Amino acid sequence: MLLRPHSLSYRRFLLPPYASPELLSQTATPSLFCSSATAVSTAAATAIQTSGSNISYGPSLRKGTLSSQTTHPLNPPSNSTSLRDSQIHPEEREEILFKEDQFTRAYKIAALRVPSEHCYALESRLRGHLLNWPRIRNVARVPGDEVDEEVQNILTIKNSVNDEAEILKALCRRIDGKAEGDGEELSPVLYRDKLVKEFNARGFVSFRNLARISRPKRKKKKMDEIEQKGEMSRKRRQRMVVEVVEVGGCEGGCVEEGEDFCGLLGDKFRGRKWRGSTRLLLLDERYAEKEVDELPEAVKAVLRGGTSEAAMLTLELVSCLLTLYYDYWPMNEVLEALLPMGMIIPSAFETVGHIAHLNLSNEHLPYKKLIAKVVLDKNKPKIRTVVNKIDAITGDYRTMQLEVLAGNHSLVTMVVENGLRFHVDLATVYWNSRLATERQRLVSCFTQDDVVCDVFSGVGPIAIAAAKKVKHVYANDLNPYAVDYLQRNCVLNKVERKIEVFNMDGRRFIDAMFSTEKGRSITQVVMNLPNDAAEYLDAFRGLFRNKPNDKACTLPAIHVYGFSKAEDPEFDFHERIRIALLEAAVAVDIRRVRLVAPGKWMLCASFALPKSVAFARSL
Ligand SMILES: C[S@@+](CC[C@H](N)C(=O)[O-])C[C@H]1O[C@@H](n2cnc3c(N)ncnc32)[C@H](O)[C@@H]1O
Repeated sequence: MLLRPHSLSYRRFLLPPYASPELLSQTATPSLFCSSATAVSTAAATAIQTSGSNISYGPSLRKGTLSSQTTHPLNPPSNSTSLRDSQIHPEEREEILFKEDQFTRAYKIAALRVPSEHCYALESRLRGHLLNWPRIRNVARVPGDEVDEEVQNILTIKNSVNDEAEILKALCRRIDGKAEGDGEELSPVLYRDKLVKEFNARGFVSFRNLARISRPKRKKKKMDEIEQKGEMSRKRRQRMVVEVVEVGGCEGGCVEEGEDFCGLLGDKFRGRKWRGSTRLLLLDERYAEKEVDELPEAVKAVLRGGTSEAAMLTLELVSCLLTLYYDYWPMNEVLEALLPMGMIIPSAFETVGHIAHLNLSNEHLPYKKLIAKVVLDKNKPKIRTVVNKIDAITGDYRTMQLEVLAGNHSLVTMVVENGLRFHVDLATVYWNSRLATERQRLVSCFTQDDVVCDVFSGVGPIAIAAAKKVKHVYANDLNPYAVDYLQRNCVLNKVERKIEVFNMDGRRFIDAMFSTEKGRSITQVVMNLPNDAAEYLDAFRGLFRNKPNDKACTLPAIHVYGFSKAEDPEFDFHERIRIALLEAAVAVDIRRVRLVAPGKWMLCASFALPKSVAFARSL
């Protein structure tokens, strides 16, 4: 797990809802976290300005404004109940995390409204003057910025007073359901039919009456509930929204009485001019709330020099509100805002299928659920469960003690490794995705004539990968659950005919394999149980003593894994191998696989089983 300290000073006041009483008593500032039960929204100010004078460039949780519904992490509402004061049951406190609304920020920015057909050309022309915030496109769309071509034709005939009357007439005919040209009124059914044919989905929505005709009637209350829920989930899912707040110096745009058709046709018909389809080019944050003459020459030049009549009509400077929601902020920024100052931010985790596997340190444990929720939220839908390792890998089966912190509680998942699929249950079997490259390297040494014996096979990542390449595989594991998954995985990867599966102790398995004729054919032995595999090597001593020691007899290559904390790990591991084999002269090729902990190496030793060991008379 990659860890890095964070530096935002405002976090000194933040505490998680379930912080220990000692921790709570050390702070004089109420927690930013409010339970759904205890949170009291501020009825007071509609917005809390939080921007500082020397705030860095780019989006930040320390900048922007909050809506009245939102509680800022820095400024919890004065009337909200502090968790320290409240009588919350410890179990309930565990469930209290944080409100996603706390991460909603609104920023005032300026934008150029430009004709949609010119927006990409203008975007590259204004490259150095655009917003350029991460994960935000410089070209934004707002509701009603698209116009049906046919409607546009009616509306952009000319811009004179007489033509305006024509435009109005044409529009009225359309809205009242009269056919073009003949002036005959259509029946409601024909009228609806006509509109459906003529308007695409976007245009269709603009005609509210038609939308009402099309929508089946529902009970109002139920509809409201659904709409509310829909709105909530939409808000939760959306990362950002751009709204135009001011056009030409007036909020919502200057529209003279009698000329506002937006009630009928939506925002696209506003004011005296018909704009046609438009897009917003979001300008650099420094240009927010600036007048046209305060803008740099490049932007002014664009505003002055529209490329066509339509462009001249459309180009304008508008004030916008850019709202960023919880979903916008990356995992590390959310955690930085939530965890106490100075705490290292857990910024990476291991994944096994749909499971994110954290390895939290002691200082993170009071915040484990909070961290897990953020990890889950920020990595959906790939990650559906977040677990934390609560103990070192122990026991014969090398399984991990895991605690589910967030998401669904299933630890059964499917992993894809080097193009192969493996079903794994992390609660009952061993799996380590970090060994994928090593397994691939090992299997790449095998040839199609090889017969492989995997003594500690687990759910089969080596055995199954080998089976795709070699002549035959014998795979064994002591753990009956692992053997069960191994068999399933053989079928899943269509190698069940090439693998024979065994469920016994490794030493017995080696003995059973080599005491029969099968042993003659085995060319490769894999022993991946780094904690003790070297000590199992004694099983090879004297294994061939009852067989003829002729030249035709080929002895297998052995690949054994081990850990070493020694200063010279290769020498240390070689020593262990020699002791187990009771043989001093063993030519071993040792390579370091990976550093599993500070100063602790995982190694792989490969060597041909010495004849002196295989045919030894003394055990
Ligand atoms: C480190 S895991 C390796 C599994 C597999 N090779 C892999 O890469 O995922 C070691 C495996 O050896 C099994 N094991 C432990 N002791 C054993 C024994 N005495 N005999 C056979 N298998 C054993 C465990 O159940 C575990 O699945």
